[in-house]
Amino acid sequence: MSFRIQPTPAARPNRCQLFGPGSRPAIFEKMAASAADVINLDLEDSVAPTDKDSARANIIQAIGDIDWGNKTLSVRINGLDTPYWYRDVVDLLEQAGDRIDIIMIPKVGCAADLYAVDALVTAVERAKGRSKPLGFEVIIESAAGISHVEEIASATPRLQAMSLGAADFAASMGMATTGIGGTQETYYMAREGQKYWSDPWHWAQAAIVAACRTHGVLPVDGPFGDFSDDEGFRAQALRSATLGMVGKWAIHPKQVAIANEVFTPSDTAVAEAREILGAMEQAKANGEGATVYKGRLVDIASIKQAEVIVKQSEMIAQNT
Ligand SMILES: CC(C)(COP(=O)(O)OP(=O)(O)OC[C@H]1O[C@@H](n2cnc3c(N)ncnc32)[C@H](O)[C@@H]1OP(=O)(O)O)[C@@H](O)C(=O)NCCC(=O)NCCSC(=O)C[C@H](O)C(=O)O
Ligand SMILES: [Mg+2]
Repeated sequence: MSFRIQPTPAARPNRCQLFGPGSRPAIFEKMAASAADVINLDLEDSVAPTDKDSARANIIQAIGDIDWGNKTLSVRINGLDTPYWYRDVVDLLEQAGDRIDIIMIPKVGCAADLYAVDALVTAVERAKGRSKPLGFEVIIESAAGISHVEEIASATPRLQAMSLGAADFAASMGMATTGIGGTQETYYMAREGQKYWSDPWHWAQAAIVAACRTHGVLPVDGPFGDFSDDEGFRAQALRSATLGMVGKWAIHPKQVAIANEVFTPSDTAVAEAREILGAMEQAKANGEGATVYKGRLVDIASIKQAEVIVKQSEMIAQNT
């Protein structure tokens, strides 16, 4: 381990973030009643420019009126290249009360973007005497965002989570696809007449996970656009979980249960992790740093791997 200890991210479940447009208040109660850990009310790209003001008003009203239970409540503001974002921040902080937990900042390209939002948020919080500091989450969804991912992850102590936004990311990178996440038909290796599909999102996800883990931020996989494809959603979520991400967005309620299932360590995985911890306790008692569990090597690093699974399972059980 380096002299610098890896910080622990926020200890809250983030298995599924359910999105809904701020211009569609009829679904807000359904979002609140869902099993998602995080609710993202959207002011950005799912809201038409002509509806920005009314969507903002809808969200402010709903934050106060609806019982959001113990969910993390987040509002996605507009991007810093728009004329809307400062009004989003000021109105939410001045009018929505303390129930809002987080704002999501889209299309972040560098640490200075977060510095600007932090300065505005801090000023409004001080002016209003807000008791609970507002958290931030960001979306990495541009070439600049992925190029500066580590400085973004360390930009402000307000930052709790970072997502990959596959749609804008693909556009910014000039990727030849209109698909939002998942397998891309044209991204394959060919051998002996067979196609072997590869994962074009993998490297960006890995970069996000590394930056997040370095700085104590929750890494999250973003949207999977084809909500009729449960199998594709599950496969994408499983890959993300295997890489170290803690959850995934849902852009339709039917995706929530799959995300919750994939990002909750299974009973089998937890039981195995506990057995590894037990085997290593025994090894330690015998003065050994390594032993054999089910025919394979386990050692001191295995303790840390097993603890990730056990701790995640305990944290979810305590908070849901
Ligand atoms: C995708 C949708 C537009 C589909 O809506 P709809 O046509 O109403 O779907 P259904 O008829 O299948 O709905 C079935 C029931 O579920 C309710 N419903 C629908 N959506 C939601 C929701 N998000 N939360 C809760 N409940 C919902 C319907 O009212 C039906 O209820 P009932 O009649 O009682 O049975 C819609 O799902 C939607 O708007 N989704 C969210 C879109 C969104 O927020 N997009 C932004 C995030 S993705 C993004 O921005 C890209 C990213 O930034 C990137 O760059 O990658
Ligand atoms: Mg986007």
